Amino acid sequence: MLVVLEDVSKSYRTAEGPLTVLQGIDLSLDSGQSVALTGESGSGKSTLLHLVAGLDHPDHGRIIVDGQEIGGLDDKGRAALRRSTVGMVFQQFNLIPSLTVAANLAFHARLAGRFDAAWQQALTARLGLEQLLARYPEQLSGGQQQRVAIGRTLAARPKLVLADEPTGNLDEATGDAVMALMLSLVAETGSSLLMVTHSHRLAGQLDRRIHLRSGRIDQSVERPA
Ligand SMILES: Nc1ncnc2c1ncn2[C@@H]1O[C@H](COP(=O)(O)OP(=O)(O)OP(=O)(O)O)[C@@H](O)[C@H]1O
Repeated sequence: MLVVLEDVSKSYRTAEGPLTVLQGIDLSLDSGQSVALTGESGSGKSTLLHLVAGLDHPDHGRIIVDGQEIGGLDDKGRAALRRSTVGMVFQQFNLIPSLTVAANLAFHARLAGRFDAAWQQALTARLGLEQLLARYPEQLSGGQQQRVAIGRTLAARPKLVLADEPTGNLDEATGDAVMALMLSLVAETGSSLLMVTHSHRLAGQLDRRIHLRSGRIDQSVERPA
């Protein structure tokens, strides 16, 4: 198993008192498997993704990513695990404004020590970015920026891709095209994918769909073979 969550709970301190967001979550993700995380607004989807990324700590339970228990790692260890194993794609594209498209695409792969010119070139072509390599992020449309963000993540060949509403900022036609590309590239890379989405249609394209309700897994459905 690439990712295992055992009895994970998380609450936040708020002005109105503690708010329990996740309760007793058990979840596992195989290598190469894709899982959609659905649930209404506030059901804890982004919180769960942040915990798996090691960007926040659970109050209770264990999270194991690629054989390493995140709770046993210090900040440096979690950053190293993210760099080596995890790629993230968010609704806000989070590109580096001062770098060209080409440099943005190479950024994570270089950080991870896995820059591969041939793979980057293949990704650039598949994502239709060849004519845009010398531009800066502000000179791109939203769909183009998201394609760069996806390319940047996959250039590093992460074992695990975490995606939070990756096409939520795009119109439906652009979002669908970008998502189709992302799913086929994730499959080619052999990465596992854990993706938050509000779209049942997108969720249906992944291997499994997990629905959160009131901080618990309410439904877990495998896609029919
Ligand atoms: N840092 C925080 N401090 C306090 N409360 C928080 C914090 N982060 C999130 N929450 C609360 O936790 C709950 C779950 O938030 P989360 O972002 O995980 O939900 P979500 O399912 O991703 O929602 P959405 O679909 O709207 O993005 C919400 O009620 C939110 O207000």
